[in-house]
Amino acid sequence: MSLPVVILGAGGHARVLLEALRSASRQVAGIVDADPARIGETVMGVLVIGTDEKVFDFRTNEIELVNGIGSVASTAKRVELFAAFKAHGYRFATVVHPSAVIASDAELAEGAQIMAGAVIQAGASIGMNSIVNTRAAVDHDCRIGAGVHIAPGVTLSGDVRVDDDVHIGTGATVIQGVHISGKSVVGAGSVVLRDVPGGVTVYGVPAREARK
Ligand SMILES: CC(=O)SCCNC(=O)CCNC(=O)[C@H](O)C(C)(C)COP(=O)(O)OP(=O)(O)OC[C@H]1O[C@@H](n2cnc3c(N)ncnc32)[C@H](O)[C@@H]1OP(=O)(O)O
Repeated sequence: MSLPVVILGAGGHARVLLEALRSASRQVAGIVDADPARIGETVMGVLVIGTDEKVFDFRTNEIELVNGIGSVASTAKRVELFAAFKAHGYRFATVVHPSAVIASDAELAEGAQIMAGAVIQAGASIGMNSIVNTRAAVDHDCRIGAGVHIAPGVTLSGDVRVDDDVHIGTGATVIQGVHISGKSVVGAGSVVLRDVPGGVTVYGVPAREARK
């Protein structure tokens, strides 16, 4: 039997997760949010039970956590929150919407979130705390690091390597074999034809580094 989950954050990404968790018949014990003003609200029928500290009312073996913080570029906030609760011994649930198609030999690490309509092909691996968002496609043998956000509708061709803490914007396309290094951001709609160094923002067709 799966443990009940507590969702961190009460925003839009959390609502998408709630839908996925319900579709997968996962019990949700409550939502916590950094904003105390939200305590007592209900989100799709689930109560906001407290601020983040409320998690400590639960023992680490009683619940799993779900990272409900989204990202539109830097994934730093999600990454920090994940690390903070891991340091306290909590485990994060891996969330898979039942409409996602996942190859039998694909690997999903702790806290990976695979949203509705996503496709993960043979030999691909998704790292800890990474999101493969709505209708994104991760093709064969891609290796996705930890704390990565692959936004809705992204297409990663075969053998793409994405290092930790990268954001790949909505609808971007990456050709086969490209390596995107850590903490970089790929703009929405970009077409990435060459390797991307770490810590930069690229966008456009073809994608080029943004002027500083
Ligand atoms: C479910 C969800 O909602 S998940 C969230 C998904 N959202 C995303 O993936 C958003 C991804 N973010 C982007 O694409 C952003 O535009 C970024 C991060 C690439 C750049 O953001 P900023 O640094 O704020 O850039 P800013 O908006 O100031 O634009 C600077 C210039 O770059 C251009 N530009 C920005 N993004 C892009 C892009 N994706 N493609 C082409 N040009 C772009 C702008 O038009 C502007 O050009 P100008 O100076 O000639 O007017």
